[in-house]
Amino acid sequence: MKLTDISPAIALTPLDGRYHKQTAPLVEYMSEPALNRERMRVEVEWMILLANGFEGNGNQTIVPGVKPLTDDEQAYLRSIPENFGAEGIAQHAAYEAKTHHDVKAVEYYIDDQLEKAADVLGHDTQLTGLKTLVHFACTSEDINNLSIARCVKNGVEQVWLPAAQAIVDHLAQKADAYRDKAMLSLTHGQPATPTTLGKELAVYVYRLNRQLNKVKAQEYLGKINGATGTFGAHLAACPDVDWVAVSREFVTNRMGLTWNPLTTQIESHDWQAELYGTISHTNRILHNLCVDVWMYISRGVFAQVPVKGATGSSTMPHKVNPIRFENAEANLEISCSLLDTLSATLVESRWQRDLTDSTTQRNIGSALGYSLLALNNLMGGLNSIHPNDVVIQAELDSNWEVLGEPIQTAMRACELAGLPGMDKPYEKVKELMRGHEISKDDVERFIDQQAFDEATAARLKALAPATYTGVASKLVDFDR
Ligand SMILES: O=C(O)C[C@H](Nc1ncnc2c1ncn2[C@@H]1O[C@H](COP(=O)(O)O)[C@@H](O)[C@H]1O)C(=O)O
Repeated sequence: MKLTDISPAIALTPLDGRYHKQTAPLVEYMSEPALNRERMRVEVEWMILLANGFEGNGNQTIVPGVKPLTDDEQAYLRSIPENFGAEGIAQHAAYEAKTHHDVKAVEYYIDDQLEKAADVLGHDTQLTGLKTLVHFACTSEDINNLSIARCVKNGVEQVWLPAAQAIVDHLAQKADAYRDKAMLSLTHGQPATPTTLGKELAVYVYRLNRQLNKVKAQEYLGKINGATGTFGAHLAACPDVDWVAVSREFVTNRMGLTWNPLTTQIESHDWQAELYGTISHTNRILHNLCVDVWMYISRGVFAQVPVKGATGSSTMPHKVNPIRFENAEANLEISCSLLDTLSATLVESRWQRDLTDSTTQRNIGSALGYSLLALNNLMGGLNSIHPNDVVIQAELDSNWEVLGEPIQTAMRACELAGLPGMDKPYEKVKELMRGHEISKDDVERFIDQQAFDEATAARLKALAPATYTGVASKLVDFDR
């Protein structure tokens, strides 16, 4: 049997196949039908504005000859995108097969619905004769840029951001819970000044929050100004209208976007580069987290809760593999590469327009989808780990040499305060600590051999790797 003969169609990409359940929430905003539905919303809102005006023009009809639309007529127009389902998708596709122009196909689809308006609203409705108002003075990009901005805004705000925020909230909870849990640090992979597990997670919370705040404050720009951004056709048709004001009203108040007054045919997509840059940066921070946690698991600092009935390795029965983190790592990389390509390429267009952005923008959903998939897996992974106190304590107990730093620093302070016999602190401690295995007794003996005052000696002797964590636990409070 040929796989291509199977219905419903088998997906080529994992986002719509194996991982469909996890990425499905984005379909509502980022799929092709979602874009066409949004295009219809833009087209009908434009008709309503042109027919009924707005506060700024005294609610006067903008295009002479068109009567204000009744509430029922407006509701009918708004029902067109809301009723766009499987049948509508097929109808639109049939028009596109003829026109080879996706936005023109949307226009014809709306025309069809206007023809049916009399069945619902009676023969008095002017909608059946309003086909020429559909897409009035618009170029396709007027409709596309507004639709895409609204799709992306919704996809980010309704789906991606909540998933990313859930990770940050989860990490913040863990940071709080483990704020006092001392842990050996490794710099360059070598034992170093201890920290706390909570503080290390709080570093991620802080980093991620900075990026998410940027995403939350992101501007989504839109334009509606005609074929080359001059309102040429608008003025030729209706010379007495303040089209700049109409355009600003539409983008700002009807579309809920930031008005871009100055464009070529296309909205310049700079906001998209900014947004994808921030999401890509967020992905990279999450990637860093995945790798860190993976290595903590490998070291034994985090233990994983085995899933009942699940297989770790097909051949080594003892294993619980950190596969959620590995999956997240890989999908973050794919998401970054797509986002980086989008950011880099969308900001360029030849003269007043080329169409390279069109097919490129069809991949925004995939770029966010891979990130969403990663967030999902990361959450699964984070939910399945807990600190392994035995390993954490054993690491601290077997690395007393990390106390070399506080002892030599205290010696410097004593020397600066005028205490005799405190010279060459770094060298003396290095002599004792470097390359040797150091025990608690070695450290105590060394402290006794120095001319510390009583209070300093007692303070240093009270230190252990597990208590040499500075104010790490308090620093966790800075993560929010
Ligand atoms: O308002 C216009 O259409 C003006 C026209 N520019 C265009 N602006 C927006 N869309 C256009 C344009 N041209 C084509 N198309 C249609 O875009 C679709 C491209 O398909 P794909 O490459 O799959 O993304 C595909 O459906 C194309 O038919 C111009 O001449 O400046």
